Amino acid sequence: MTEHKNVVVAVRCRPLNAREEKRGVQRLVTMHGQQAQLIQPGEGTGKRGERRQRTYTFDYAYPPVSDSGEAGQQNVFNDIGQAVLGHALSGYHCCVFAYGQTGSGKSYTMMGNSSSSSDAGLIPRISKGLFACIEEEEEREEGVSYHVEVSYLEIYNERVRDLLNPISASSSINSNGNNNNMGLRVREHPSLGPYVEDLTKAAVSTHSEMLTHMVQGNRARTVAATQMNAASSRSHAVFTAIVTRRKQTEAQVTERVSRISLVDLAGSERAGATMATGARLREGARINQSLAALGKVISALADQERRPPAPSSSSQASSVPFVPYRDSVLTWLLKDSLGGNSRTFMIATVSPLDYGETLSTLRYASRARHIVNVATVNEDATAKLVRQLREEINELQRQLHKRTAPSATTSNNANGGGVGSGGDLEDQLAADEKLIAELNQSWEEKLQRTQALQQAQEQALAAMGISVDTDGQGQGVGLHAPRDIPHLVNLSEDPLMSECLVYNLKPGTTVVGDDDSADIRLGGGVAQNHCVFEYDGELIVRPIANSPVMVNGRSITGPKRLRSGYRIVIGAYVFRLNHPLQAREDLLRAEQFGGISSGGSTSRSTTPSDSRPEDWQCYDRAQQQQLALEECDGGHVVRQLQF
Ligand SMILES: Nc1ncnc2c1ncn2[C@@H]1O[C@H](COP(=O)(O)OP(=O)(O)OP(=O)(O)O)[C@@H](O)[C@H]1O
Repeated sequence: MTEHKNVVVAVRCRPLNAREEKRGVQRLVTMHGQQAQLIQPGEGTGKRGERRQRTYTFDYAYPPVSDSGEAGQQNVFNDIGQAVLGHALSGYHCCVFAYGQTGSGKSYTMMGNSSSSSDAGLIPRISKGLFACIEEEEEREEGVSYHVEVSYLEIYNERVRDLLNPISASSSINSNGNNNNMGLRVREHPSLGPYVEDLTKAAVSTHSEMLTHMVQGNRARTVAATQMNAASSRSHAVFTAIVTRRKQTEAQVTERVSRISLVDLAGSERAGATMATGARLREGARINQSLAALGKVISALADQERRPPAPSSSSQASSVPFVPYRDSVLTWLLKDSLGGNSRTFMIATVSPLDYGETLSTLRYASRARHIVNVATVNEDATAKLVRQLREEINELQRQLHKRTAPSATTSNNANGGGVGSGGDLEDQLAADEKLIAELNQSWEEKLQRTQALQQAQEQALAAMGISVDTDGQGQGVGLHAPRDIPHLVNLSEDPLMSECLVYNLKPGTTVVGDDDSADIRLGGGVAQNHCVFEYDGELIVRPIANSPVMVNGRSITGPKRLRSGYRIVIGAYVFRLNHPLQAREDLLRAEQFGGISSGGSTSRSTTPSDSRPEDWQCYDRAQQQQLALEECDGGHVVRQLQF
């Protein structure tokens, strides 16, 4: 079955944040039905003095839902997530990509707010819906069974990183914070299309397992970005679920394979606006290169659809505009999703304040609505592919054999034509053999490999000083801080990256540096041996060779005693110290002394002073409880994701 369908485009505006509300700024975007209206700020008035307004029509337009994130997220799932599930379970490839400037809500739409289950985004909701549908169909229909595999990759500076594989995702970052990894190779197969060679595909059997991989992938992304002192918004992230449905009857076995690709693109802002220089500028140029390539692909495809049909088949070929998929890794990998075999959805996220960026996003999105995809149900594609690969492998082996045979070598070199070089043939043969080996792997083998990879990832993170504790219940996933050991929690402006890494400070000494021998390895701006934490009842931090370290906003030059809640800046990294034992003692003391003043500042962001008990006077009793609970909760969870 084949269907011609336009890309479905939704636009979503984020609400004003608390800071913007306080400033009393004017919203420039309003939504009515399927329309988004953008008001030109300042003196942008028309002939009759009215404010200039531009209107764009989309398939869906989501206004900001400031008082209830849940309603907004549910609406997006009802319209887009449910459609994706329906198509994927019918055997169509699907793709959703979020496009918009940094901070406009792409990650919020795709992942959700990790600290709150009610704010879960499209990926967790699609995962939950997928396994609910699978369970229901397996129970209802005899002979039907499903297998789901997931992959998660990141495209950063035109290189592909495997977020489910510890070697390529994190441990290959060298001591200068540069990523040694040349990235995974993007190849193309005539039937398979563009694909990433050696990309990990993890076998998952439940919603919770699928989420674990999403969270682990996000963590790998954060580790890599933290090590390079970058922001996750500078890379494109592609989370893919491959859904295989088998139906076994007495007569035959049929198989349908569909792919659900969920793409969180890098921030789309123009380079000039960010005032970047040096490496950041080059990085920005690469991001712009891929987003510009995406823009060109969208424009070429949209033009193609708007063109009147060619009168004859001979002139048709010349009138088809060239689509520059190969201009970037991103467009090359999304080739199927843009104008190819996929049901595709674009969510354009906009900020209510930024006229220029919002205008450019709305224009981009309206162009995308003209793209027509030709989606086909992918029935028995695996069997066909295996047959094709076998034939290819036989042919390649035959050609290689001809090349290596003494008589043939001379004749091939002499005429030089027809066949690729020996190296090319071997390379192609190796790629085909990898593909066929993967296709022939049993489900049990895939499950075993997934387990081994997960363990390797945890070991790699542990080697970098990062806590990889899990709740052991298989219930929800998240980062868990140890109950008794003091630890550093990373803080970042980027909500996706903040408070999701935990570095333990063990009894004795913990050295922080950018050298492999350091207990905690950090990247940019950190010296080889930067500072040392000494924990022997008391916890102190000591800079090494005058390396810059700040505690609660003050530079230190010698040893400094630390207390729970202190902010510590090491090079370009900001951490909060959690010291569960100390926090518990403080809580007990607070309870013993009972009537602690509730006067004074109630701000949670008050910098703790050197003497914690006095500092505690700043908080009322409920806030003290809350603080202490966050630091040494019975479940000792720093942050937990439960969807
Ligand atoms: N629709 C929304 N409702 C409520 N809060 C939102 C919404 N959209 C975004 N936010 C909030 O706005 C902030 C920025 O959103 P988010 O991090 O998703 O932006 P982004 O476009 O992914 O940025 P980046 O390119 O840096 O990854 C977050 O704190 C998020 O929780």
